Amino acid sequence: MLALNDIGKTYPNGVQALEGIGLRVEAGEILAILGGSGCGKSTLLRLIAGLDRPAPGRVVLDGAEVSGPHEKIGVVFQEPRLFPWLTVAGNVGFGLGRRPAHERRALVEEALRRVGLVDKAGVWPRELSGGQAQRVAIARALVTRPEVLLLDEPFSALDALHPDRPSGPSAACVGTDRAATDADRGDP
Ligand SMILES: Nc1ncnc2c1ncn2[C@@H]1O[C@H](COP(=O)(O)OP(=O)(O)OP(=O)(O)O)[C@@H](O)[C@H]1O
Repeated sequence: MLALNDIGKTYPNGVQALEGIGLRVEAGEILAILGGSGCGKSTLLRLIAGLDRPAPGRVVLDGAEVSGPHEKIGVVFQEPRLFPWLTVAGNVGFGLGRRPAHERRALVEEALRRVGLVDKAGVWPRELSGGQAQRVAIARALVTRPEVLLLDEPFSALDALHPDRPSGPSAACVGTDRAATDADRGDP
């Protein structure tokens, strides 16, 4: 479903963030990418999301090259990055494109219900807590019912289930509903 072939990325300042990365993710698969700070996890997710272009290499989704932001790909970053000039509902509905108003409203409400924030639809991002803002960002990524969901440590602003959990390498995930294989767990 998703394929990366010999991906590389060198930033204009000369930092080579990625070299020779290849991976395949099948429908229903979850892939977790682990690695130390600065090893290139966020860079890789930005390339998969079409927010930046690899060189060399290609990101291919369902047989077509990803060359820009894509409705089939939802992304949640470490920071919520909400648009301050749009309400919560406006932020969640931003990526829905040209759809009838009633359809937009229903999709936005469903996405907000999934993150428990239907009652915040009309408020501004500045009125939200950090965790609420991050849940809005998650709703925004889910609202288009993407085929690929990219999560760049998006739960760091939410309450930890285990506050005494030891800190480990940071993680990023791709996919939908199946456990990663051992081969998927190597550092990028
Ligand atoms: N816009 C940029 N311009 C130049 N260099 C960058 C840019 N973004 C990232 N880098 C560099 O690319 C490398 C990979 O960064 P990246 O953010 O992908 O790492 P990461 O694995 O996500 O790190 P962390 O776990 O700390 O978030 C780092 O050396 C970083 O300094």
